[in-house]
This record gives sequence, C-alpha cells and structure tokens, in this order.
Amino acid sequence: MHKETEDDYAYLSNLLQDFTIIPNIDKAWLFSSPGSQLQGMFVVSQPDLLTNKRRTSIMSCNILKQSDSSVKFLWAPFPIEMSGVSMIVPSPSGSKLLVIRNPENEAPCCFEIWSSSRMEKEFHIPQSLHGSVYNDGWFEGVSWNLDETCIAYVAEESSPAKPTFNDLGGYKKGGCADKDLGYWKGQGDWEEDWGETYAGRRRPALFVININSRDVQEVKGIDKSLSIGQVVWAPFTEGSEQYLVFVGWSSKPRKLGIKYCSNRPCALYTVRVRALHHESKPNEPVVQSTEEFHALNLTQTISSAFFPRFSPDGKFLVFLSARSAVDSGVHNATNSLHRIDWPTDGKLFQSSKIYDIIPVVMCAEDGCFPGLYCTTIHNNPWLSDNCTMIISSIWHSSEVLLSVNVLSGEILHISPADSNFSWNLLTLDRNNIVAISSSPVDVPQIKYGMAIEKATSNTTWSWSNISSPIFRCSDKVVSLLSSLQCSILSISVKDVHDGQTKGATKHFEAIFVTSKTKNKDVFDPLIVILHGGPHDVSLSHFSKYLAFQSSVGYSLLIVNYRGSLGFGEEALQSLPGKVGSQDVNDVLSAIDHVINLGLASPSKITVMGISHGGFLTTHLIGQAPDKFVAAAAINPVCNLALMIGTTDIPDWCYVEACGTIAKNCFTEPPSADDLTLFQSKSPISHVSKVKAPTLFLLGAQDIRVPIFDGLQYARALKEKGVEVKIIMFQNDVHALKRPQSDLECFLHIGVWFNKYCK
Ligand SMILES: CC(=O)N[C@@H](C)C(=O)N[C@@H](C)C(=O)O
Repeated sequence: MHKETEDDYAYLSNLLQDFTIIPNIDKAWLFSSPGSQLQGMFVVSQPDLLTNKRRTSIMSCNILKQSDSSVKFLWAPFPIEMSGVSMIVPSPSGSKLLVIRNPENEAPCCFEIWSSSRMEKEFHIPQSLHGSVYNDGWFEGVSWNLDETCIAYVAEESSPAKPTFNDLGGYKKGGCADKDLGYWKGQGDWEEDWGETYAGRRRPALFVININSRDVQEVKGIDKSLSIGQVVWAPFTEGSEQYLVFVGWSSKPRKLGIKYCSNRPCALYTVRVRALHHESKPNEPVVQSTEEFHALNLTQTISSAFFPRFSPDGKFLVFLSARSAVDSGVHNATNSLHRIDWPTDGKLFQSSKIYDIIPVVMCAEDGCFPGLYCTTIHNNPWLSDNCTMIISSIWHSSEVLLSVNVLSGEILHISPADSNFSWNLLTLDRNNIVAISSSPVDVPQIKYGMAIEKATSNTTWSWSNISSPIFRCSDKVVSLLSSLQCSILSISVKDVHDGQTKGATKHFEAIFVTSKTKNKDVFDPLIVILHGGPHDVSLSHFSKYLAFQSSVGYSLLIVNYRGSLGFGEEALQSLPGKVGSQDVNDVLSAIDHVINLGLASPSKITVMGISHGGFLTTHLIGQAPDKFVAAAAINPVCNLALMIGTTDIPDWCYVEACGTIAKNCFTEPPSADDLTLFQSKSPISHVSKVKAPTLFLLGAQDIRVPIFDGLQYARALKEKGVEVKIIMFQNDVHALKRPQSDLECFLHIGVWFNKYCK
C-alpha cells in the first residue's frame, strides 16, 4: 500500500472511532406505580468491534415532575450491560420483567422472570419444543396476558426428525436422541425459508408459557402452512376462554424474501386458548389451545394486515396494512390504517367489518399529509382517551410524529413542523411523549412532549429537551458537527409529459449537507448518496457514517428520487417499469440543481449507493461517464438477468423492470424476451462507457442481490482497464451492518473518494 494511502487509512479510522462509539436507543419503557416516582428504562446499544456484535445495556432513570410541569430525568450513574440477552419485556403492571436468552447452538432457550429485587423463576425450554424466540422486529411478538400468568410468543418450530445412521452407515429406524453416542444425523429435507436474513431459520410458530404451572405449549388450531408473528392477547373476557390475535403469512404458493418486502400477503387471525385446571395442581390455571377451534381469519377482505394493537379499553383492534404493496406487487408502498370494533361479549365472527382510519393517499396537496409510511407501531401507542394513537411516519424526507384519532380519522402532525429534524417515538407516559429527534448534523436528543389543550382549536404540543449522558460525544465530533449545516431541497421534475399521474409530476427532495464556511470559491467535493429499495427513503436523521463523511470535507447530496416512500402513492408508483431511466434522471436533476445553485462544483462529484442505490450508482457512471470522478457500490444490482435466477425476490425484478408482474412468472424460468429486457434495463448494458474508478463492497452471504451481480460488472470494468477495487465480506448478508463491516465499508469509501478528490 502507498504510504499516502496508509496514512489516510490511519487518519480516517482514527476519526471514525469517535463516530462509531455513539450509541442508539433501541427501546424505552416508563414505569409508574401509585405513590412512587415515575421511572424510565432505556435499552441502549453500540457496536462492539472486537466481538463484531452489538453491545446492549440498560440505562435507568428517575423522572421528576417539577412544579412548572416540566420534567427532569435523573440518570443512574452507569449503564448495566445485558450480555447474552435477546429480549426484555416488562409485564403490563410493570411488576415483572421477562428476560429471554436465545441459545447459540443446540442448548435450550432460557426464559427468566424477574421482580424488582431478584430473579423469581427460570425456564429452560428444550429444542425439542422450539428453537430461538424471534426478535427480528417483524415476526417478533411477545405478549403478557392481563393477569400476568401467561406469555404468548413466537419461536422457531422444532426441527423435523433427521435420518440417523450408525458408525457403519446403517440406517436406524425411529431415529435417536441427539446425544446418543455411536450415531450420526443425516441432512433431512431442505425447508424453504423467508430468504434474506432468514436463511436456515425455521417456521415462526406460536407458543404459550404458563409461568405458574410451567407448562409450555405450541398453540393448536393453526394451519402449518402459516408463519406466525406479532402476537397479542385480546381483551380479557370473563370465563375460561381467552383469545390471541396474531399475523399469519401463508407459504403458498411459495415463500419469497420478506425482509424489506411488506408486499407479502398477510392477515390477522384469532385463536382461542382455554384456561383449564391441571389435575396435579388444581389451583393453577393452565392455558391450553383447542384443536376444535380453528384459527379465524379476521381480515379476509384485505390483502394485508399487521401490527395489531388493541385500544386500552379493549373496544378496538387497530392494524396497519400494506395492501397497496401487496395489490400492486411493489416491495413497499403507502400504508393504510384500519379498525375492527372488538365484540365486548368476546363472540367473534369471521368477517368483522373493517373500517378505514387512514386510507392510502394517492397525491396530497402541497403541505398536506402525504400518506402513512410506518416502519413499526409502538406496542402501547395510546393516549388516555382510548382512541388516539401516536405514530411515527415518514413525511417526505423526514420522520414525524402523528396523533391519529381512530374514530374520527383526524391526523395531526405533532412534532415541530418547521425543522429538518426527524422524530421517532420512544414511549408514552399517559398523555406525554418521550421521543428522539435528530438531524444529519445533530446527534439524537431525547425530547419530552406535553399536550396543551386549547379551548378553541386543536391540541398543540410543547417539546422540551431532556438532558442525558447517552449521546454525549467527543469534543472533536461536537466541533466537526457544529461546522456543518443541512437543508432539504425541493427539486422539480424534468420529464413532465402527458399521461403521467399528478403525483408523478410533483417535486421530489434531496437532503443537502455541507460546511458552514462562507468562502465558496473552493467547493468541497460532493458525494451523491442513493438509497436502496427503490421504495425506501433516506431520512433527515443522524447517521454516524454520513456525519463522518461530511466531517472529513465532503458535501452530501442524499437524493429521494421519485419512487421513494413519503411522497404519496402516485409518485411511488411512477417508478416501476422505469428503473434505470426515471430514477437516474431524477438523480442527475438533483446534481444539476445544486450545481446551478452554486453549492457544488461539477468537477468533483462522487456517487455511492447500496443495492438499488448501487444499481443507480452503476447506471450513473455508465450513462453519465464524465460526471463522476469515483464511485462506490455496495451489493449493487448490476444485471437483473443474472439476479433473477438466484435472488430471493425474483418478483421484484419483474415489477421494477416491467412495471407489473404476471402470475407465477417468478417461479417459472424467465423467457428469452424477459432476459433481454432485464439486461437492457441493467447497468451492465452501459458498462463499456464507464470511466470512474469504482469500489465494490460485497457481502458473500447476500441472497437478496447475490455477489455475482457485482462481480460480473467489476470484472467487466477491470477488463476494460477501469480502476476497480473489491472488498468481499465473507460472513455478511445484504446489509453490511455488522460492526466491523459497517466501519470498514465507510473507511474504504473514505479512502477511495479521497484518492480521487483531494
Ligand atoms: C426490496 C429490496 O430488498 N430491494 C433491493 C434490491 C434493495 O435495494 N434493497 C434495499 C432495501 C437496501 O437498501 O438494501
């Protein structure tokens, strides 16, 4: 390595450390009991580079309500590390804490029940009953029942029996226990999984544990072709019968990749579990599911229903839907929100009426609510009126907080509207909100929101800063960030023509980060940053690696081209069928926009992106070869004709390249015409024009965009004499997010861009 390059690696990695160490708040809960102070518990995580995992800890605090109704958080002196813990879930009263430890190998899964002073109970659930509890944020669901005796949860079903052989290879009828010596296990049948990040994971199934009787059961009455997730207990009804509500995804006709794909059909189901008395322990109820009550589909009239949430009074079941994504075939689209009125007598029927609370917004008037785009719904999002939910949703390039009245459908934007910050809900304290707010140049800040009732008009919210040690940064980071500024640019569409929907002609946005320095005779080099998906968005929140890039002397142009989430359904649906042209032209328009405004120089532009962002990166260097001095592509889609045969989302290739999808065309081999079209829409068709030195960062275990896409393109560039560097992350999947890989990626990109820009 050249000395200069080595010096650059050393210099940049030194600075990168200061950014890497900044933690995230993953979850938070508030606990109040009569007569005692309100207390908070925050799950904080940060990368642990040596083990290449995230280190998770708990930060606790007392919350003082002061006479002027402001609050002060008094933090414990140190966080406590939670080593080996997969999940923690407080009980509804806050008097118990469930701690789940998933096994690393064939060991049992461990459940611990803690009280305020000690561990009360411990359960070891053998692999013969189930494997790891899902804690992926999607299938994940752990729910305490109201009297805190039972917990419903989603875990991997037990492994099917495998053929057993003796030392000479003789087949043993009936198999044998795992630990029997003198035998070995064969492979067994291959099982289809849910693709990227779920490779080898078994079907998510539903279980209930009774913490008094110690019974653990798989819930009966559920079709084995359903994968289960997001379970909650339905409101308590008198008598021995209780209901669970959960999401079911069918594996028919086949499972396709589900990560980043809300377009997989799913429905809400309910199943009855019955409290029985165990013969040997007559005083302790046992919850048993019953075969004769088959799970009921509650949402047959809508193609997608997930994140079920009961109002605290048990009157409504509210859920989110990605029907637009399912019905159109795009992997993500505008959400809708719905309500079922839950029968107070507990008598359920198959076709409950589904009310629309927030319909899909096709094209909003300027400044109006653009539609709902939620990545999650908080487990307890309710204000005390039992009908208002607080939701985080994407609104153009920012995430905002909304209050939604589930009866009237009224939506209020309650985080401050006049800023470029993004806001995310952490937890609620009755009618007060704890949230996180940040921008690309401001580290996260905890906010406390209080509703101010007004006699004459809508409620408004006042927000105060909560001081906390969690996001304290080094002086170096503070000083670097204070020299930067960020704005959100509105960019007009160049290719307006007849036949377009109104939404397709509306402005899109780009986030622009640059130094505050007034002397703009010498421009900082520009990095154009492109998100994947393509139906995803780059948010105006703090991202430590982007902050690092802007801190080392680059301006950033982060483009939310048409097709991104947050701008209404018409704008989003304008892209499928036009990938590689409409999105490429939007990015070129955004670049022209900043050049014309005198914010960037045309001579020092680099570009980078992941996945579909890598598709755009490689398209741009092919279609506009003189525009870019260097590029970096992370697991890029470079040849759809190659990807279609091996990806877990072949349907995506059809929808994005052709605009529609024919039935089952993703299981049958593509036709010669399809392959020709795929290739013509791919960056590989422009590879001969590329001049920009390009860095490829590839995850060898990626099953979303298998590495052969990137490798074929990189080899073609090499053969042509274009400078290429490939870094292969042997144990990484599509998102290179393990701590070492994340750091290495941005370090290599930093050094690569410095080589061609400085
Ligand atoms: C739906 C999907 O995964 N598309 C990929 C081609 C892609 O772009 N992925 C996104 C989500 C990413 O950022 O990796």
